[in-house]
Amino acid sequence: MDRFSFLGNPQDEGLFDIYSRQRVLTFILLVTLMTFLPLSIKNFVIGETLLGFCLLAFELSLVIEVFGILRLNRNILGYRPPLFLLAISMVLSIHVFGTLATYWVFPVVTSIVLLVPKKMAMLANGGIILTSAVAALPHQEPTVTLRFILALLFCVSIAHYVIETVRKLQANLSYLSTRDSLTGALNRHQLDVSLITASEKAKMEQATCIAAIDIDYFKDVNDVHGHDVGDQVIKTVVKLINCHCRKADLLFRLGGDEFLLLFDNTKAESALKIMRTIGQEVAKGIVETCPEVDSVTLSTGIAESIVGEELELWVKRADLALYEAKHAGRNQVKVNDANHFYSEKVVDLKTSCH
Ligand SMILES: Nc1nc2c(ncn2[C@@H]2O[C@H](COP(=O)(O)OP(=O)(O)OP(=O)(O)O)[C@@H](O)[C@H]2O)c(=O)[nH]1
Repeated sequence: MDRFSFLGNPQDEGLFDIYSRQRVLTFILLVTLMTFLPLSIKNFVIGETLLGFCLLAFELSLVIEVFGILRLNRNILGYRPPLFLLAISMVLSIHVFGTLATYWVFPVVTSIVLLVPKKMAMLANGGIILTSAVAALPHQEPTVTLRFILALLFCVSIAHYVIETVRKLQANLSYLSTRDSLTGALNRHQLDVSLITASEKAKMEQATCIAAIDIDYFKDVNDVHGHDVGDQVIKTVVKLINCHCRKADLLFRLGGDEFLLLFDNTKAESALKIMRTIGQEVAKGIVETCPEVDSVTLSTGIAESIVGEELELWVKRADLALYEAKHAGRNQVKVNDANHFYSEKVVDLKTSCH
């Protein structure tokens, strides 16, 4: 089960990031305990044992779930058991206390919209509204129940609309803050976190590669054909790199005509083949998108991770391999393996392209 499902998934519909999620969960837990614990004790005291028990079970399930997320980094029960127990408690409470207890339904349905994934929130709220109305019917005029339902529907619709708008806004902001505006590649700020994750994986002997990529003589493209054509070349290069990578491979634009491709679980030999193909495709692809440009080639330096190696050194090895590729005449891919600091694995793309 997804550990973030309680407060939405940060990848798609999350309303809270990993840091605020912790605070929000703790806050929810405290408020719930402060509100429902006295209520459940009161119900035991006045003899409403079943209601007291349901409320207590709800609180307990919430404590277990929040503890699992915050301390153990995983779901123990999931959000469904607390949600179910809360819904049962609401309906039971209306059944016992009548109209007075219906006031609780408003904050509960609103909180559900905020905290639970969209589809589940709609389903749960639909069920709560319907069963609460049925439970309230014997205690009040049917017209009052109708007003109760309408007010709840109004409340839930507004909450859903606002949350959806905030989610979309948040997704846009998150995209803008992580991506390069020209190409859509990840920006430099995202690199550190991704490299640390890759380096952690490398420690577990899941070797992977990084490729430092640079467009050859890009300044000349700008000088001869203008900045707009230069932009078009950069966009085409990114598009072609993305076309030949898997979803899990991450492409970063470090600035200007420099890129870093972080492969997922890929050995140097495979990375070399992929980069060679990309080099060939770029040479062909640019002719189609920017016919005025004679030719565009890439120089690439690849370094495979080594268990125990410092992150900085890994990146530096890729940079050095790129430097070597440039100095060996550009339009080629160099692999830097640790045994031979400057590998001889050079593929000259000039011969394969023409
Ligand atoms: N069109 C365009 N040009 C850019 C952008 N960012 C940086 N540049 C230009 O990219 C060029 C990079 O040139 P250099 O770093 O000298 O590299 P180069 O000409 O490719 O030379 P080598 O890498 O040695 O082959 C500079 O002229 C920058 O002005 C951009 O977003 N769009």
